[in-house]
Amino acid sequence: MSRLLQKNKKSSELQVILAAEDITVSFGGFVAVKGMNLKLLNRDLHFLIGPNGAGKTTMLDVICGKTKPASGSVKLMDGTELTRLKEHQIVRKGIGRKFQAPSIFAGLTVEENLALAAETRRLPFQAIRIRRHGARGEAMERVMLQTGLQDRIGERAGALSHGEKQWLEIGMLLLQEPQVLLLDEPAAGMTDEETYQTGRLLQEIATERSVVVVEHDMEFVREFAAKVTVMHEGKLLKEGTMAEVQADPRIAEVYLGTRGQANVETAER
Ligand SMILES: Nc1ncnc2c1ncn2[C@@H]1O[C@H](COP(=O)(O)OP(=O)(O)OP(=O)(O)O)[C@@H](O)[C@H]1O
Repeated sequence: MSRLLQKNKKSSELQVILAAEDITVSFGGFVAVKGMNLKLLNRDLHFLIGPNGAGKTTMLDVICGKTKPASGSVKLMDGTELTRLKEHQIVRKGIGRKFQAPSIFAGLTVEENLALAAETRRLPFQAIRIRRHGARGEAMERVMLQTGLQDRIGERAGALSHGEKQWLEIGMLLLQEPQVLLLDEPAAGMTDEETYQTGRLLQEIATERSVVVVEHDMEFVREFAAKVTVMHEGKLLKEGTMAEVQADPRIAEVYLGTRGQANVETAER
């Protein structure tokens, strides 16, 4: 590859695809987020950490339109202001959100769940073709492999393990082809093996999309984060690599008295 091509590839990898600026969120009189800025790059695995109540989930809620900020803007690079749109319009703009509890159809098979998710992005005649002929399409095949669910396609989703249910939901989101994928503690309650597989899955997804993860498990963050943003009391405290974040004495300080403290200290050893 020529040096120019390499340079171009690098700059496209670092492209900002969403910018949240000066976000303030108030619940009644309580200000949960105060002038927060967050830039998301494409092809990035970005973790949002901070003690309980720091405002992390609220920031994801603002980006996906679940919560409207009192002030501030969330812009896509095409200029679209997301704070003016409704949640379903934001989904169509390529923002996918996964909550902690998986929202899958327990009575349907893995394949049927994925087919339903795929239908929301397809033209009606393609959806009918899937139902009539069971034609899966490349995207579905790819998601089955990515999530490791290829041998479980005939299984009822309700019979899957906790980890597999989470992967299925991630797979369903992928079929909506989001530019940005927002996840809230995706590995919570998983075994060590499932946690590791989830990290690998997120890394793979982040080779094509922007992935933002709210996370408390510092071991998980340390192993998989490309970039970390630390929030504290509704504000940005620090942003950088995990090594840069860990080297900042303020981070251990804000975690005092939370389970994060022990984890940060462990990570520093
Ligand atoms: N709908 C709401 N009404 C009132 N207060 C809220 C609401 N949602 C969040 N809060 C408050 O806003 C603050 C930030 O909450 P948020 O859930 O964003 O924090 P967090 O950093 O995600 O915390 P955690 O790690 O515990 O999930 C908290 O004090 C929370 O109690």
